[in-house]
Amino acid sequence: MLGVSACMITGSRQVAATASLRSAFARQALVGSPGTRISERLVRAGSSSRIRAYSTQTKQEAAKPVNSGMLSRFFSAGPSETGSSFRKIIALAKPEKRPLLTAIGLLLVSSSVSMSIPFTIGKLIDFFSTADPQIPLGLSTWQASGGLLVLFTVGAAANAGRAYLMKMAGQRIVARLREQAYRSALHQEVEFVERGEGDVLSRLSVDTSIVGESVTQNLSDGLRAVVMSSVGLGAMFYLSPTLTTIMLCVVPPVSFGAVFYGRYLKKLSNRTQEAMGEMSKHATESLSALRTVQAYNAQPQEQEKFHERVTHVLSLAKKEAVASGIFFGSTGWSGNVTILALLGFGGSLVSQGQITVGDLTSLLLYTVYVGGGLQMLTSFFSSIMRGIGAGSRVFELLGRKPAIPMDTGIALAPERRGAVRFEHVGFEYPSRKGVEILRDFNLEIGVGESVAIVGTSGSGKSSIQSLLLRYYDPVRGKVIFDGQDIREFRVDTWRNAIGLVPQDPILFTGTIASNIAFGNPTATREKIENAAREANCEFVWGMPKGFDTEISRLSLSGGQRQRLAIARALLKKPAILALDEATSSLDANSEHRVNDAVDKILRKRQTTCLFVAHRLSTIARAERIVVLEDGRITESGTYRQLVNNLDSRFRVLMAAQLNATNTQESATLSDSSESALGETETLAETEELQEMVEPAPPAAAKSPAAKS
Ligand SMILES: Nc1ncnc2c1ncn2[C@@H]1O[C@H](COP(=O)(O)OP(=O)(O)OP(=O)(O)O)[C@@H](O)[C@H]1O
Repeated sequence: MLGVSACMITGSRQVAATASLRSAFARQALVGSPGTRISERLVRAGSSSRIRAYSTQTKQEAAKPVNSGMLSRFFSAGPSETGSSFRKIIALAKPEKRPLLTAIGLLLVSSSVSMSIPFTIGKLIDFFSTADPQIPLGLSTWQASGGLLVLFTVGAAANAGRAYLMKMAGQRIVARLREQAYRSALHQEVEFVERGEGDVLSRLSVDTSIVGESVTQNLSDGLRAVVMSSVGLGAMFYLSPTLTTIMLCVVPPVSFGAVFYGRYLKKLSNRTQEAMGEMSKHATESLSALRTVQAYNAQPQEQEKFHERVTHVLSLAKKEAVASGIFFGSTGWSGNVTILALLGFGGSLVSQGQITVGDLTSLLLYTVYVGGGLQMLTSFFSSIMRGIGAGSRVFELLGRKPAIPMDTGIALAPERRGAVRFEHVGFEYPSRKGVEILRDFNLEIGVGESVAIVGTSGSGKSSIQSLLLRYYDPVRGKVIFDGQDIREFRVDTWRNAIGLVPQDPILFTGTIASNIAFGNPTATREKIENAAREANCEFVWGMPKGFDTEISRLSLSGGQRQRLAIARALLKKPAILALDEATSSLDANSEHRVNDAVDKILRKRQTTCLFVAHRLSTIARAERIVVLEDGRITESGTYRQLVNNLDSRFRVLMAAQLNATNTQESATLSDSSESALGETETLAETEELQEMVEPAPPAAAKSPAAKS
């Protein structure tokens, strides 16, 4: 019983300690500064765009919490898949055949040495308890001791070699597995990773470690256990078949217990991993939105939610601790009782002269070895089960076919140009089936033409860009490029044709140059600088380290980030430029520099441009404006045409924006000391908007496009 409670206490304490550490970590992180490295790293881990997108009110309803049902929909693993997980785990060890076989050889050597110890001790006892001791082979005591020392040293060296080879093979397997899992995650459709992200991360880190451990460390322990138990049993039969048979009576019940325990553990392990996934997903979400959490003093709330998840993990771990406590306690107890029985019965055999004291001692020692071996076998079995549980989660990710496969279709030539056409497109998000975002959406953009999509927030503007980039495929209709459905192209070659400037450009750890050359690692410095020049990134030249400045050392404004993103897009020499304008207002100078960069693209390049536009100054730059309402285009025309049509929806939209701008501007102008240029430009834009809203004769209207 002592064993049971000790094990349970140790297990629960460890679990509780881990849980409280986790909570403390989360608490610490939530009260820390929003600029801490943790949040940065988490944001860079790719979570930011989704989380930020959903933090706006209109998208809140879309961000339904990911529950296990949703995850199991993604991972539709059947029992047969889980069953084959064991074979896959073994297959993982195949490339490590050589080191593993060597390790097994070394294991046999070290085990043979250690298994000879009980026998030697027995013989020594008999030797010293005889009146005229004779060492076999006529060796002196020193020679015999020296021989044994050499033997033990060889055994120890073999053990060291085995431990090293097994550990390294395990680490290489984990490394391979992680790379494969990461590769698979990178190639999945964005929806899958974005909505199940925490879970993917835990599969990548925790599950892969468990699998690696189970194929090597445990495999090694398991093999050692097999050698210990079988050699020990053989030696015992040799010494006394009767006593050995008594000892064997406890094996069947212990083995049954081990099987049940292993199965229970496997189930539990799956549930624990799911719970850990939920936990890390929650932490990722709140830590990457730390600014919002702190602004609303929502730390206690977030802490409470995290506490619930940690408690769930804790309760599952407690179940595991109870099961292992009962199991290991009872096996320990039965082992001790067996030794007691052997001692009693064996003692009577010694007194009858049927076996020597030395043989009984060897037998008892072998019993301890065999008992230890069997216990090791049990933990080997349970960790293999845990490995299978974790393995099935990793293999599900590895084997998952992305909804938008990367490697099928024809390669699109980089120099190919053509019109882009959305033809009767209907679209709904996979997570919100039945909610139509686009319905019978039709739009054609000619080669080199620029089109700005305007519409209220949540009308589906960004979704159009998502379809263009094939983050999703339409539910109905098609998107056509140069007369061909874009689904016919290999996704990577198609995406190569598009330069994306997202709403909130993400910059990755590295230098400014590496960020501009993102996805284009072989680009020369000259090309990078040219792209930066075209995108008006003059601020880079002003930095002491220029293009070699580390992004982490900078605090870039929204406009500077967007210009870097434009440079990144231009470096690709794209056929299509998809620019999703920042919704947050840029200062007037930044806005001017961004628009100037856009102008250059429009003037110089034969690039088709699709803007998701919010600011009038950008909208007016486009050759054509389309108004998106109720999932389809309700108006289309040049800026002039739409402005001059007094009943146009465009005017209504812009008037609404004017109201918003006026409120914002009055706050900005009274609060801050803008630059002279900033004030002039902002006021000019406001005047222009006012002009539009107040009906004005066409001749009086002045075009900002003409201005630039
Ligand atoms: N990944 C997603 N899953 C489910 N629904 C989504 C997803 N992304 C966007 N939506 C929903 O689709 C609708 C259209 O969103 P979209 O981002 O395309 O609008 P938008 O016009 O670009 O908005 P904004 O101007 O605010 O950026 C919204 O109701 C939004 O909540």
